[in-house]
Amino acid sequence: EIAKSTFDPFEKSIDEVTKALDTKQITSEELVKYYLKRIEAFDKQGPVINSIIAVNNQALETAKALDTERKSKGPRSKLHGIPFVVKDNFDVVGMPTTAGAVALKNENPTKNSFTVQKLIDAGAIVIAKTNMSELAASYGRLGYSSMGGLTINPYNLSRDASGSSSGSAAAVAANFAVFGLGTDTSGSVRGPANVTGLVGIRPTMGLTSRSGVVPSSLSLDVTGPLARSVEDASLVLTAMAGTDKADYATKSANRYVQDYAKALNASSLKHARIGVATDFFGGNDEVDAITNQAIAKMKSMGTEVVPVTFSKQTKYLWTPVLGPVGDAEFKIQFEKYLRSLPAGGPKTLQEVIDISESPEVLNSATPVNPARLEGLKTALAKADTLYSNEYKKIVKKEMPQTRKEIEKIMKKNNLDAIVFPTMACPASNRFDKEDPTYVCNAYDTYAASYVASATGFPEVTVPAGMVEAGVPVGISFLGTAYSEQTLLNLAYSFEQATKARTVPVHTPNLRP
Ligand SMILES: NC(=O)CC[C@H](N)C(=O)O
Repeated sequence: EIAKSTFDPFEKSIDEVTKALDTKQITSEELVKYYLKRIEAFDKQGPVINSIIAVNNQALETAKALDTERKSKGPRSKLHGIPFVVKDNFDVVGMPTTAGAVALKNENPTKNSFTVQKLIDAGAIVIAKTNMSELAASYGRLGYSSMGGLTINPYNLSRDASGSSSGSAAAVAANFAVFGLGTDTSGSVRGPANVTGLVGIRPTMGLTSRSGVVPSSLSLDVTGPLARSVEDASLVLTAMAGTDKADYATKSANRYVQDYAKALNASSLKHARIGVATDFFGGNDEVDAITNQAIAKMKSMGTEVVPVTFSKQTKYLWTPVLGPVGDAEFKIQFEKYLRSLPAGGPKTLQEVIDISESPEVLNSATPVNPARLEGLKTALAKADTLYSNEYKKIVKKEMPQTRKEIEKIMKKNNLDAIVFPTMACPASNRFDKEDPTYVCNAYDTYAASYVASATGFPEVTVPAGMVEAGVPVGISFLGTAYSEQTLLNLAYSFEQATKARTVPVHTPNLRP
């Protein structure tokens, strides 16, 4: 009664895979084997995408059990038996949570992170944990960690997969799994999705839990999905969102979460009003052209488009808001997380720094990025600023003020969303390579991402086109709190009209 596996999972959606499972064209066991084979062929060999830190050696057993359960009781949900990858800063029982840091390689959680548990309860299978910028901050080496080395962009091996959810993005783009989980503090889901032809969601702060995830800065951190389509990303968001007693921010989540995939409407651009954030253009001619083309497409579909501009502070939120908040919060929140884990690994930031600076790590093939190490020292030195008036002013006055500014612009112009290039420039050169074809005139290619981070508002990125270097470029839809459904509808409408995603050339279908 073994399935004949006439079904080819390459580039298939969750809905298509689920239907194939339901009609016995494939089993979950075969699906897991399929993805393991692709990981084997492309991740540490061939193009060496290097997106995976660890494969889950329980995945096959889990798949078999889920196949049996499907037969006897039917599927738990649309995610039953669907393999996914998890950024290595989410706790998954049976695998260490390294967050890319060699210093954390002995951290063995005894409880799954809330969002991973929700997906497991829905029947999804963790197939692997993915590489990331060390401790979720890139410091000039996007997608590099002492634990996993550098993740490469499957579209162009001279380019990076951005950061910090680089591994989840590259892995989903390369069809190493059906979908992936990432975290986003200041662009870490959106940037990697943008450069790997994926849909990435930064949900509203409070819609998805952060408990059981290595924190970077809890005023800014969220968890979110990466997928090859808006529909898949919507399905995953629905499954992972919800109130978690262990994350105070999510206390209202259950009131807001809905079946995002079910409500998707491909004609939503027909009657939409969109603001275009002109402040975030000008980094790269090709990116601007693709974004302008996308806007022209929306207009041709019936969307009304108005230009909008932001205050100077909102254009450059890193220095006044994101930087100081991150430095103030990291140490205390990170150490609280470390203490939640059983004995075995370091429990303080100082210990993590000491291990990172040990001769053993320094002389290894993948030493900690020196700038990342400096960042950890800065956070250690600035931990006291958490109690400063400056910090309080940012969190209590300036962040809400930014929120009001966006709400006001949206209300005044009667907007459904604000659109801009997700990143001002395309995927950058990998840090260890020169590529003269890469042009970026932006003050900060990630500047637009900081708006959602500082406001806690949601943003959805969706593929829009390709630049000459062969890497994808996406556009973003930003809205006010809990407007996920509106943003996903607009992104879906755009995606269905353009189908801009292409398959990465370096990780092709292995089947004839
Ligand atoms: N964790 C984050 O959101 C950081 C994003 C930033 N682009 C980085 O990679 O450093």
